[in-house]
Amino acid sequence: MYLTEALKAGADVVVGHGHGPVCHFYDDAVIRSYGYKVIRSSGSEVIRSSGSEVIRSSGYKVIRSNRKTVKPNNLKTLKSKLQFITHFTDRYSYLDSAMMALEGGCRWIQLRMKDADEAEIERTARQILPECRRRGAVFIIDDHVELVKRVGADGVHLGKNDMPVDEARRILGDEFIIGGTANTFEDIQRLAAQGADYIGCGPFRFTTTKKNLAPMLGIEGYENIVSLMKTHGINLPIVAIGGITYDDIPQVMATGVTGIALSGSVLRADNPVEEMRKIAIQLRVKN
Ligand SMILES: Cc1ncc(COP(=O)(O)OP(=O)(O)O)c(N)n1
Ligand SMILES: Cc1nc(C(=O)O)sc1CCOP(=O)(O)O
Ligand SMILES: [Mg+2]
Repeated sequence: MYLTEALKAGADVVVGHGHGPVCHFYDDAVIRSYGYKVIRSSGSEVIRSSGSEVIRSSGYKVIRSNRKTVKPNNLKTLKSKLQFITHFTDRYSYLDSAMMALEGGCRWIQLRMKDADEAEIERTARQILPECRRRGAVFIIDDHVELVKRVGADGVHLGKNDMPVDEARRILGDEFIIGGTANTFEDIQRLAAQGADYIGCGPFRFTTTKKNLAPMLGIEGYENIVSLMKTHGINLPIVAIGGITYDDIPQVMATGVTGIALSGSVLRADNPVEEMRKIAIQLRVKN
């Protein structure tokens, strides 16, 4: 945060040539995540956007871009391939489930507590949030937009019966992740137009974790959706969800989706931490 503030404050100061001071500490991707674009003056990578304004000149040029501001954590999320969704079972509490997922190397946790009241969700969120922060994991909450803001989580996941994504965006602004649920390509078009940051697309197969499931997509469903997205130039991260197990991952990922979200297959394993570790390794999740 400090360096980003320094970058903004010093935007008009010409620092001459040589190494960009900020880039000693942050990589370009992080600087971009704050709404700037980086042009290396001597390197091969040149990134420009129309309407961009050059605001700093050095070994690097950092230019203000037109894109929305995204927190570094969020940027990481949007590249992330693995989301764990909390679930209460006979053996584990919601908190336990999140802790085991973190222990197993997952770095994107969604707190989903369908039958709990908001006070209970808030209490649990406030327990999980510092554990996520400590491990550099992203923390989002299912359904509860205002709660996300109140506890300072990283974002929210919204389905068809929840607050519309564009309304949530007005409340949360650009700094929070907003994910939306899709079952069809038309859902994805709508969510893209409303400004979703990523799509949870499912169900892959039947699952008891969610009631009132939409029709199952299977491998073919994802192939069709990914293909239509390419044809229509929609470039949003797609997280496959619904009954996904370790063994499914290679073929699900081969459809071109960005990542997977899961819950039950980890919690049903004899050793959920080891199951998550196996999955994180398979997806090459970085810690
Ligand atoms: C990653 C992800 N994808 C889909 C969902 C489902 O959201 P929704 O349709 O709102 O259903 P509930 O989870 O609220 O029962 C999700 N939570 N996460
Ligand atoms: C929360 C959720 N949403 C789904 C959808 O299809 O929108 S499927 C699902 C459950 C995901 O958990 P599991 O890995 O145990 O099936
Ligand atoms: Mg919901």
